[in-house]
Amino acid sequence: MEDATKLPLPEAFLNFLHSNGIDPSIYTAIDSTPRFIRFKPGFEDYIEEFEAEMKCKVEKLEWLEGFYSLPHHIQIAASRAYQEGKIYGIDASSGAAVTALHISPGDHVLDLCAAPGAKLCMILDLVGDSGSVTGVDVARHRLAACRTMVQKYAVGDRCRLFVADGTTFSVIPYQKGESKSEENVDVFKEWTSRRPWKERKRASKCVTPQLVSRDQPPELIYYGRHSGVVGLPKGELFKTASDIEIASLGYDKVLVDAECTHDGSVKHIQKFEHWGWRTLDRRVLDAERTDHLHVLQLNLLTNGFRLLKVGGSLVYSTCSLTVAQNEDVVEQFLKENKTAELVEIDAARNWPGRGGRIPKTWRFDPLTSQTSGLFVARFTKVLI
Ligand SMILES: C[S@@+](CC[C@H](N)C(=O)[O-])C[C@H]1O[C@@H](n2cnc3c(N)ncnc32)[C@H](O)[C@@H]1O
Repeated sequence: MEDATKLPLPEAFLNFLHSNGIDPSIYTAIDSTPRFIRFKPGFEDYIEEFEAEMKCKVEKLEWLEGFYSLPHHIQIAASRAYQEGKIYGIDASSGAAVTALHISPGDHVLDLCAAPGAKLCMILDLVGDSGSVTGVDVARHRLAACRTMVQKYAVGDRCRLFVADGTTFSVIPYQKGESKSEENVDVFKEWTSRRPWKERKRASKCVTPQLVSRDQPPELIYYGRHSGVVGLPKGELFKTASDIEIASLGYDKVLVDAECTHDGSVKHIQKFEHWGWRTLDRRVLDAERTDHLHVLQLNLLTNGFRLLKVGGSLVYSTCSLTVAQNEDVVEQFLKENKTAELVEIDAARNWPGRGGRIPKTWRFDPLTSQTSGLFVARFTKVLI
């Protein structure tokens, strides 16, 4: 381990790393960790143009389809391909977590912690011209940014976005053929970017970012033309189902990319140099928050799993490197959910990184994988 005192990190954070057995030297690896981009399918011909414009060489990742690495100092926002929505910046570890879902065209996918939305955009690309994607986030302002992203990349045709608490969210995927509406029934019309009066009024009053509470009903803030919402009677959107019905009517794939301390995201931690290390104390290290986080992570995973159909796949990921937010959550979840089975991530055979403390789980980190830090576990639901 590198001498921690040589690193520009505050003592409280070093103590946090130490008590969680995390090597502080990952935070000095930032200069050698590349940046990653994903070309939207069909736009890979623009690579040469991108290289010429940014005066850099991009390298295709052999272990992750559609992904390229480039030197860390390149600011992709300045490129035409980015401005025209042909590429997005997404870490390769995040792309791997999405790949672990094994999405097939036609799947109904739930992304329970969706904002700001890089993984959601990739999921939308993968479902193709059938199926649907439902994105949920508790933070209205963050999900609004996600809506902007979905529109920028023109991938939202099959997407629904709900501001809701993921620990209680219960809306099932739309079922084909259910939207037969009777005359005089109020149905959803095509989505328009003109925000409803109620939303504008709320936004004008809102000074601090808004989070919804567990008991608030979900609020639909975006839906695409083929998301199953257009033409649906308004009362039917929030239809829920019993656990028995969910076995067949639930989602095919669920991603729970849970809220965490973000300590594995070196770029995120480095931002505190500008924001002030005291903010890091409040946002990351506060012990009470960390305790609360474990409960939140377990509840998100449990509810995401409840909404999964039998035989479906759920991926749990966090960008924390602590065992408490990853393996401990997985162990507790498996103890409490007899229909949950941890399964091997086949693609991980080719991934850089290493297995987690529990067999079949995977860990990315800047030192061993040359990516941002991410923990990934995959489950399926079985009949017992
Ligand atoms: C790690 S970020 C997700 C990143 C996202 N998947 C992506 O790829 O861009 C975690 C998200 O969880 C959201 N979140 C926190 N508590 C939540 C809850 N109870 N229900 C739903 N979302 C929640 C946060 O607002 C945050 O946007």
